[in-house]
Amino acid sequence: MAEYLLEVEGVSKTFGGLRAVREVSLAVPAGSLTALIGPNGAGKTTLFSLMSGFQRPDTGRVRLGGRDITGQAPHLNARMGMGRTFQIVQPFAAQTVRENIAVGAHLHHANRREALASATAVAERVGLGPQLDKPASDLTVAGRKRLELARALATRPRLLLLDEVLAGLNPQEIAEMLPVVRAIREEGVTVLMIEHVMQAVMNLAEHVWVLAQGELIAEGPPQVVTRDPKVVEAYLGHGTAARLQRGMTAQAEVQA
Ligand SMILES: Nc1ncnc2c1ncn2[C@@H]1O[C@H](COP(=O)(O)OP(=O)(O)OP(=O)(O)O)[C@@H](O)[C@H]1O
Repeated sequence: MAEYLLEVEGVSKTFGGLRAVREVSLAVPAGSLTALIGPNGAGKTTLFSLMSGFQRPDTGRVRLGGRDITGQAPHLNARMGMGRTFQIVQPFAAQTVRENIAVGAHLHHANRREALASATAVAERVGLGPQLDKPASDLTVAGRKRLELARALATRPRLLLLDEVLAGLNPQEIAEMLPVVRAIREEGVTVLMIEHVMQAVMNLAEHVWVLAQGELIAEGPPQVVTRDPKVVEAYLGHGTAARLQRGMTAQAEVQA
């Protein structure tokens, strides 16, 4: 297996006059749980779209498992093992949770019964077991986020791109979601997450890339990156940075 599951090299995207992503290069190690952070409009979701084939980069290359997939259609990337969730969750509201998840499972199961059985197993992994027969429209925001995760997991990804799966959740729901994300990685799926909930990033990610105005301005372990003056200036602000550092210290003391 390639040391890096996903490699992005000098990727750029311009919309009209706006340079949304500028010459970004990054490499995601196989088996890792990493994060992409940065202010609103920094280009994070656009970068996900360039990685997953929803948009084609103007320049640069994207490789998955060493193979060039630049501009390759999303369904082909899904077949090669790339799963993605979306910031705005749009389930098939009238269908049940099981049927919604089965849509993803159909990638590997032509047979409907098998797809539904596989959906049941995936639902258990994300804690949606008790909701399987409910219409998706009955789910809370937290339930919909889990459903979005399950639909992507059902495609059996090697690489999972998570776009703000914690957005809109309350602190307790976030705390309940962290072990779900951690378990996905422990099952061998490489996870790259876009996330604004910094406490979760500090908790989960082993490596972080920071985008601002389309450019990569820093990368490294979260406790290092959140001290970086460029990151504090462009994204965190001094108050949040200080709180995060205090949080890390408290956590280190608990673990010691
Ligand atoms: N299809 C598009 N056409 C024109 N402009 C776009 C398009 N997609 C994104 N943009 C612009 O590109 C910039 C980057 O947007 P993007 O959604 O990638 O940022 P982001 O970092 O994901 O932000 P957020 O954290 O708010 O989701 C923004 O200025 C956005 O308005």
